[in-house]
Amino acid sequence: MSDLFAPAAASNHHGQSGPRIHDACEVSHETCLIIDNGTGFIKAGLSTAKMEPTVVIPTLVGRPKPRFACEFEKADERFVGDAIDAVREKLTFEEPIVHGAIEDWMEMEELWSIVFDSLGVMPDPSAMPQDAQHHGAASSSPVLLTEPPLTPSRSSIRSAEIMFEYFRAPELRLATQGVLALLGLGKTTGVVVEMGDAITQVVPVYDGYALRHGIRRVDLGGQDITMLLQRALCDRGYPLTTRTHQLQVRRMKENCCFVAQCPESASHQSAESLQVAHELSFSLSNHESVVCLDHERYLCPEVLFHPSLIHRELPGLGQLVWQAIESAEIDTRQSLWKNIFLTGGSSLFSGLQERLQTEVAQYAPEKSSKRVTVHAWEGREHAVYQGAAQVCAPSIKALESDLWIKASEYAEEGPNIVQRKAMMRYN
Ligand SMILES: Nc1ncnc2c1ncn2[C@@H]1O[C@H](COP(=O)(O)OP(=O)(O)OP(=O)(O)O)[C@@H](O)[C@H]1O
Repeated sequence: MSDLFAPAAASNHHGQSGPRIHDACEVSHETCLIIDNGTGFIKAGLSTAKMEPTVVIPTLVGRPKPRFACEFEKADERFVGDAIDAVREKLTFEEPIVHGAIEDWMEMEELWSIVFDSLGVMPDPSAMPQDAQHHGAASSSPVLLTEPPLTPSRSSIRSAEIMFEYFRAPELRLATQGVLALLGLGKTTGVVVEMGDAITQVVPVYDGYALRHGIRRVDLGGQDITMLLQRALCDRGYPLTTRTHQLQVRRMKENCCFVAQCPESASHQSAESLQVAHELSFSLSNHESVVCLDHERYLCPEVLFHPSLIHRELPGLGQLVWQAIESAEIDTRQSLWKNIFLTGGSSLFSGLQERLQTEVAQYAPEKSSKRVTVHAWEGREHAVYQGAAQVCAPSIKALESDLWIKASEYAEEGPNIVQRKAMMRYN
């Protein structure tokens, strides 16, 4: 996934180095700010702009390593987005989201501040409290935040607290990523297989409602494949040990790895035949080495189907989908078998669609196995964002106004309202 920031870094009023305001767009009261919080990347934008996020930043905050602090203007300077690239080796990093769960709220607030600033979501002077200078950028736009399914309510409450009390959002909607992804594809019934950087979510949805008891969420995603590839290449003698190398290995994975239809027969192919067939190599940053990939190209993504390869006791992808469908009411299953949708960045591996279809068909009862259809539509990596943009459309927003929390309701009821609205999200 490309980082969409303009290369120039600017220092904003929070003292972070980051992107300049990007795609400046007039913010009207019809406009909602969408923030899709991913473990690897935050995808954000304004609902009235494109159907794709206009801001994509790694969910990372960099700070100077103590031994390099004197080289920076401020020892506590923070770096996000593309601003990281030039000084990556001199920084230490915090990852505020771990396996889909926000763990460092201060850093998360920093990243959200950057998103607000980057999208030019500016204070509405009439809504500004007297002591506004003690708060972050006040938002005159409703905010939609995405969450993975099965997010603990204490986390949703904390997000709401920050959005209302720090960013002064006039309205907030917390929405489940898997359900949004299906809406983003223009469907209301199906099984979403949302494959991200650190988690894989399988969410069965019927008539727009997530079937809560069928949801599966496992801590396995693109970063596991990147790490496995990095380790495999190190074992072959390539010194790919730093964070910069990790980034390069991630790109190698995105460009070279694929899902084999039959890993057993692929393993009988010679390394040379794989290399020759695909002839893929990447220069390292020092421009001295070339990395040639061969069997790693399909062996690393194989962990999606066999997590035991990295010593994880988790069901494989085919089994997860089967479990999710089998837990649905019997008369809804037929619609689900034929409507399995791949979404998320890690669903982009070539061969994944066909292999998943074969695996799920093997698990399905005989009479359903022929119906099993896995769809992998163009633009699926942004399906969650696209679904979020749809629910922010004024007509849908008005129709689903019950699911939005107004600032006045939050002020009156406090955190209880967050829990109450969360119950309404799954029928
Ligand atoms: N072409 C590609 N082929 C394979 N993987 C890819 C490709 N493009 C991006 N990815 C991977 O997708 C992942 C990021 O996807 P995404 O933005 O959906 O995850 P996230 O929302 O940050 O994470 P999560 O949903 O796990 O919290 C990264 O691991 C990235 O390497």
